[in-house]
Amino acid sequence: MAMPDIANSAQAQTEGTLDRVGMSNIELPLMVQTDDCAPQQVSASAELFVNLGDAQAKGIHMSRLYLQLDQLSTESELTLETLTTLLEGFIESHHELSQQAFVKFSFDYHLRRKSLISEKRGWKAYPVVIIGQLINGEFNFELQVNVPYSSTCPCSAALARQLIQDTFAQQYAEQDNIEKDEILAWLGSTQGIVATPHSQRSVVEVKVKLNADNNSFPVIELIDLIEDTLKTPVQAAVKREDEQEFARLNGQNLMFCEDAARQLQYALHPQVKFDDFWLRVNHYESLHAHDAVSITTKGIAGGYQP
Ligand SMILES: Nc1nc2c(ncn2[C@@H]2O[C@H](COP(=O)(O)OP(=O)(O)OP(=O)(O)O)[C@@H](O)[C@H]2O)c(=O)[nH]1
Repeated sequence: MAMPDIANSAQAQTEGTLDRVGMSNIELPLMVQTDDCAPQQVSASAELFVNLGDAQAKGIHMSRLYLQLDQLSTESELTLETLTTLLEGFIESHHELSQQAFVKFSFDYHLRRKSLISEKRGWKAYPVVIIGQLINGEFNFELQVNVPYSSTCPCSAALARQLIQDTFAQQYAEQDNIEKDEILAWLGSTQGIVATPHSQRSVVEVKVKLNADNNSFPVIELIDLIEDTLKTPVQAAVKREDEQEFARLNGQNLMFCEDAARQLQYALHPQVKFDDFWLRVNHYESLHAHDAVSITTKGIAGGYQP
């Protein structure tokens, strides 16, 4: 006996078109190929949608979307090319119902990162989101990465320096001529750093719109650009020489959340591969129980700009 096929045969009780219909929270292993690197296996979460453009149709065909994703996961790898094919497949398999397709993959991308000085290496996991859309024949690809780093407060550094100066002045109030060796020893004592500026783990969330100049997802390229700009990315494998270099880099790159956002804005603007960008800098303050946040975009009309 033929099975009932509600999606095909039934009519909608209440008619109307819908912007997005599909599935969310699909957990799956995926080989992802980015930059010019070998594919890497990730544990991804996917969202798949098409629009329902037929006001009378009961529903879309969920299984057709799911099975095309499953084929990508088991027989292929995620690249710009296969994502393009997937989006085309969603429209083809819903040709009488849909003109728009949307796919979102979220996963952690693991990278081996080199220590600052010691040449050791360790893993870092970067949250990545890849979004593909096909809207009335036009493709749109977006890449998001979250990059953690350390930020040291410039105001706190200046206040700490003043306390160090005050302590030095009090210590040597009675002495006009101080020996260089004595100053050097004082600088190396706990009094020489009587106050320390606060610093905090911080995370920048960056979204970029990819244009046709990209022939792969520039995940590592974008992460490197962000880390090279901020100069204080969090470290994986750390020996003492690495920790000392990290302390130096923090001291030489003091930043408010505004400084971090402006530096990244400056670095992202000339990147011709990105038609638009949006970024949100989060400084998870150690001075406050709340966060310091700054947000900016490339400023494209009709783009990410609020
Ligand atoms: N459209 C829709 N389907 C749902 C929903 N929840 C579960 N499903 C199920 O998704 C299953 C797959 O739907 P289809 O893709 O139409 O399956 P099918 O008719 O076997 O596949 P085709 O022959 O390719 O149309 C059905 O059993 C639906 O009941 C929902 O909210 N909307």
